[in-house]
Amino acid sequence: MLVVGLSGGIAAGKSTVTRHLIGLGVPVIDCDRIAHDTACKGAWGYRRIVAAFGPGILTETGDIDRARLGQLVFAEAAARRRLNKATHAPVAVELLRQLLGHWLRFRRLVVIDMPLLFETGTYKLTSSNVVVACRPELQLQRVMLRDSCSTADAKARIAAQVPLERKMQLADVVLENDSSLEQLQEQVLELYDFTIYTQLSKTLSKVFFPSNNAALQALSFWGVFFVGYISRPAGAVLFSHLGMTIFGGLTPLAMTAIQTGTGSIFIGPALWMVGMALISIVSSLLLIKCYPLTNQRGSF
Ligand SMILES: CC(C)(COP(=O)(O)OP(=O)(O)OC[C@H]1O[C@@H](n2cnc3c(N)ncnc32)[C@H](O)[C@@H]1O)[C@@H](O)C(=O)NCCC(=O)NCCS
Ligand SMILES: Nc1ncnc2c1ncn2[C@@H]1O[C@H](COP(=O)(O)OP(=O)(O)OP(=O)(O)O)[C@@H](O)[C@H]1O
Repeated sequence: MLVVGLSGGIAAGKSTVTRHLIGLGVPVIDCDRIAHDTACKGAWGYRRIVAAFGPGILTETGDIDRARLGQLVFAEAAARRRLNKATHAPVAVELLRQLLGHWLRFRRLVVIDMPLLFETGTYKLTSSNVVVACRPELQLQRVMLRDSCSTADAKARIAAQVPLERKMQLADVVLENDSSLEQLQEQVLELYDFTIYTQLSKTLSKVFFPSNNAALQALSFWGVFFVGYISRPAGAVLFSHLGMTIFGGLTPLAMTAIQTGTGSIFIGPALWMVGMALISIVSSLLLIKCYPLTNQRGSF
């Protein structure tokens, strides 16, 4: 099972990425949710937090006063360490329980959305790690807006975690969330495509390129991927030029539909009819199919 850690700076956009992943059908374990659930009245985490901070941390109804606890722990490192000591074990146990559940259901891919992925060292245990990042001034703005807090409070919240720059250095993939929500979604989709393709590479290369020569098989498989990959930026250059200058928006859209449709229709029969020559045919068809796509999706 591929276990991918997802983290980033506070309010950089992890939950937004998580929503896109769930939309794609990817199982995601949400550690913020686990932290909240394990701190519900009577739960193990709740008892540990009350033992660490005393009954003064409770509301009139006996629940943990999260706003107050947040103020305490984001203002003072010692209080934060006390909270971490109280919460990390219950969060870790529930995380492991959920991971086991996915493993028993034969999941191939699970994402762990974990704000403290790097602080807790969990990133060393995952298969790979993705960090969602944005410019510092944007991050500050997003924290203030979302948590309705002052600049000083927002800065304290940001400073409570490993610096975003360091997280980016430790990550295998960085999703830049400096622009629109659509562009973030676009990056998530590409990463998902890439992950699925690489995960299935062994199976797909055997099915589509049967050969006794493993090197040739791998080369064919990645060659096709490469063609699909480079055709997008190439198509973006040509089609955005055509869209903005010669034809206007609609004609390139029609050309895109015709080209991608033609590519898709002929890939199927080509796979059945031709032997190893198939590689060049599939590559050419992919080129035709993907070439105009980026322009319409506005990426890369
Ligand atoms: C500090 C608490 C009370 C603040 O609650 P609040 O509802 O205001 O915020 P919320 O839980 O939605 O967290 C918002 C963000 O704060 C950051 N954050 C939370 N806890 C911590 C922490 N101990 N250290 C640094 N950053 C933290 C994360 O980026 C998180 O996504 C709460 O986050 C909490 O109980 N934290 C401890 C549990 C924990 O470690 N959570 C992270 C799961 S890995
Ligand atoms: N590209 C974007 N454009 C505009 N707003 C955005 C963008 N990405 C995220 N946001 C907003 O920024 C806020 C923080 O995003 P999100 O909740 O996804 O961050 P997070 O990393 O999960 O935060 P935390 O770890 O603190 O819970 C949200 O209000 C979200 O709607």
